[in-house]
Amino acid sequence: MEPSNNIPTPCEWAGGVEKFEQLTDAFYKKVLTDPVLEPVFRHMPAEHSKHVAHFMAEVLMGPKVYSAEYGDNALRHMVGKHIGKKLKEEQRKRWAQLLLETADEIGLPDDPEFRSTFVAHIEWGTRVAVINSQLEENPTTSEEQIPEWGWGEVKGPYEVVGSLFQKKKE
Ligand code: HEM
Repeated sequence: MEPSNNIPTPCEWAGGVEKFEQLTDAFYKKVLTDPVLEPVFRHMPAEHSKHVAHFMAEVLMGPKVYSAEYGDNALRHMVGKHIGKKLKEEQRKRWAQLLLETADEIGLPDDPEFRSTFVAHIEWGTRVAVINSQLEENPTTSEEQIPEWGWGEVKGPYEVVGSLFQKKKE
């Protein structure tokens, strides 16, 4: 989606699709050395990390690269990858914690507004992944689109004016 009123999308603010590719590349390398997560991801294909980056960037209102790769079935395909995996809360928690640690290491923006938006998506997405992973059949239809995650209630990004945080001028 194009930015409106000069406010960048969360994806743009983060540094674009390439920044998410950098994030997931570093993240899945760590995953393979983690005792809780390695068994879950042992057989992931080489392209997995790029696909997750493209999905995240698209959710955060970036270019529709994941949709372009999978067409009308993009969301159904993504949900389908979690069906039947029987993920546990311990694995979800480690996944989220490791991702956020990696975000700091690769220098994903750490301003309160971006991180609030990003963490909100991660909290929501990881919990949905665990719920879907208990199912045996994919409930998603081809009509359902990948969700969009905007700036939300924090209405960011903000800039510091004097000692105050104020909404960026439009
Ligand atoms: C915000 C949270 C999450 C997002 C955005 C996400 C995204 C994705 C995407 C896009 C795929 C499909 C990749 C493709 O198209 O090839 C996928 C697959 C998968 N995800 Fe997730 N995921 C999330 C959470 C989790 C969690 C918490 C776990 C486990 C702890 C998990 C485990 C898996 C597994 C095992 C696959 C299949 C990998 C394979 O192809 O072998 N996901 N995920």
